[in-house]
Amino acid sequence: MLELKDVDFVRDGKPLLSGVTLTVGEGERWALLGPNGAGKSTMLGLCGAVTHPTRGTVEILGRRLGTVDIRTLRESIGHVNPRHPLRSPLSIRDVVLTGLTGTIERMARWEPTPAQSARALELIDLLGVGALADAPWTTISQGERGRALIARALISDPQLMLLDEPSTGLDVAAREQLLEVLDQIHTTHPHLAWILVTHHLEELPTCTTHAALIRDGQLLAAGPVDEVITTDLISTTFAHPIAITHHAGRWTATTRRRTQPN
Ligand SMILES: Nc1ncnc2c1ncn2[C@@H]1O[C@H](COP(=O)(O)OP(=O)(O)OP(=O)(O)O)[C@@H](O)[C@H]1O
Repeated sequence: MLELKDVDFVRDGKPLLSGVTLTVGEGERWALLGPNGAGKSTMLGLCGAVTHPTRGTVEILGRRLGTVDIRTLRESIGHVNPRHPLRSPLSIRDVVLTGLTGTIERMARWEPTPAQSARALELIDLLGVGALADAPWTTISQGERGRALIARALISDPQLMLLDEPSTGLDVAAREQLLEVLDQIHTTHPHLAWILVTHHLEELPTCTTHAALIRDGQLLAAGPVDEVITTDLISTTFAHPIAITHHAGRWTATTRRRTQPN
């Protein structure tokens, strides 16, 4: 699905990513974790064919960045950005359909086929916002928007989905509903691979299979989730003594208290 090899990314003379190597296989659901400014969004930009590496190679769905039309490539990638820059009162149904045109607004003179309209409604239902299909974007809640954006990403049947902090601004119930939806998508779309960026371990769905830890533009660890989300590796990544617990498929992080000397 995705292969980054020895990737460096430099902006304004500043190395934002250094020597990043990562392979994401079909159906793998990755978490990308790291502190503020570590380079997570920069990495997602490369994975989504939004930017090009300064050095190294990025292959997305078997096609190498720099040698293919990136617009075509982007059509196979579902990008979920909770800061979706839509300002007009499009209905949820229309927002989902913009996933087919890769635009923020409805494209002038573009009409969905009956099958595309039906698929949009199916996905809106799957995401649990069926009752709001005709509600305007400007009045729906942050949680409802998040679910609409996942439906928007799924409508083009992507092989790869990128979720940039999808729980941002959600209350605990909305977050839990979103995580349930992601677990459900894992069963309805078993071949779909994704990378979910978050700062918070509590925001990882139980179906997460792999994790990558990034700090100062370098990957500190990447692999099966149980080998990577550990007390030691997470503490090193966030430069803080953190204890990890894993219960009923979910992770929590708390400060590890040092034992007091006698
Ligand atoms: N165009 C740019 N030019 C120079 N520096 C940049 C540019 N874009 C981002 N940066 C810097 O690159 C570093 C990584 O940014 P990035 O947004 O990828 O981090 P992040 O891990 O997503 O952070 P956060 O968790 O705070 O969202 C930051 O120090 C940021 O200030």
